[in-house]
Amino acid sequence: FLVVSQQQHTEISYSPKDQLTESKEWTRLAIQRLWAERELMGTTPIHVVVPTGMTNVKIVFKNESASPTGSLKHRYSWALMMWALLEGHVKNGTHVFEASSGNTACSLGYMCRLLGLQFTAVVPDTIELVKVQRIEEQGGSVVRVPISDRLIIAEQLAKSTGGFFMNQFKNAFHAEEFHESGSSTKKSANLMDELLIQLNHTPPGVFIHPAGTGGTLSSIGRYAKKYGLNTQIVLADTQFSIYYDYVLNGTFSKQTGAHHWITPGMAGIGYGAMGPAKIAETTSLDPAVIDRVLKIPDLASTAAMKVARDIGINGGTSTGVNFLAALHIGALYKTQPVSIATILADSGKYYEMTYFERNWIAQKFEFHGGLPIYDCWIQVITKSFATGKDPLERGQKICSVQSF
Ligand SMILES: Cc1ncc(COP(=O)(O)O)c(C=O)c1O
Repeated sequence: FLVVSQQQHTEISYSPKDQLTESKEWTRLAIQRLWAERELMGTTPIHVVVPTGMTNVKIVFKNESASPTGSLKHRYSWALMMWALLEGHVKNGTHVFEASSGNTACSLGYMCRLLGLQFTAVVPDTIELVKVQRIEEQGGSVVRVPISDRLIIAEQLAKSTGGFFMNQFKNAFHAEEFHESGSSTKKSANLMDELLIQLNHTPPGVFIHPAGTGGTLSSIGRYAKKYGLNTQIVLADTQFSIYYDYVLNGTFSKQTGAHHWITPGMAGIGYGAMGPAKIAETTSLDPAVIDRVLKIPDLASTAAMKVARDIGINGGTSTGVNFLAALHIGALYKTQPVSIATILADSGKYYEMTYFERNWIAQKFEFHGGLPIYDCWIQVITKSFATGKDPLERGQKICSVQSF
């Protein structure tokens, strides 16, 4: 039986026996509580967009911003916590630590609170204030550090306090589900599994998403490969991230790409400042399940956030990348019908003061050419939506710093 109280950390109530039984009983009830949470999560909605100039193209956004903690990291944190309970890393009283750019911390803070566990997030010092507030609302503590130090400091803090470092970069690879639930009444937390049910089991022709840890895209790719779906898995990488080369050529798995990183990047996605990308160590992106890789300029993605919002898709950084990549892939299909699935990963409201704010864009993207280039991309993407022309091809020609 589960007792949910109004306290910030809800204790799990059980009858104490010997220490081992007591600990196992706590874990059993914690797992039960997570399954109750899975029920509550239900199914995030989908929004279908048919670009005016591409009537053969259906872009399906899975709206993860509608999840209880407002991002794709809700189901992801659920999976991480379930794994940590099953493996015995998290027990009654464990203080959980995580390195995050905000969304995972908020969702994991929620899961910790659900189980009555203490939670500390180690976040980049560039984090949006609103994301800090969301973590604190879940009862989590926040430690701000330079982005490249997140993993080391989270690990050190966990070690020195006897806590557990969840380490989404390393452990999403182990924790993310990629199975359907079969005849079980308990639903799989895999995003593709849920989406397929919504699409009446007709797999999309293409699935597009960027990678931060790579956990989400790998879970979708592994699912698609395992069940033989006819879905091309596309990684849409950010401009200065190493993932493109890592997937395509296996580079940067031994040497760092940190020197290629140019700020501000797209919050939460891409991989730059954290040294080499080693599978199941510093990243969970599995190149084996990716079919195609794209590079999307950061200022173009920022412009795409605005164009997407103007047509009713109010998403954050990765939604901008996804929208632009979807228009690019859509244009390649010319007149052939195609369904392109992607994710509205978090709400645009978290980026009001940053990626939607012209002064911020002018300042932070000065190196990239600032507002003239941003406005150029807005025009190109808007036109692409209306006419079906490839926005990447056109934008790369006319919206480069050299052309101004
Ligand atoms: C808004 C947003 N989109 C996409 C991602 C990337 O997801 P993943 O870490 O599963 O690769 C993140 C990661 O934090 C994110 O915050």
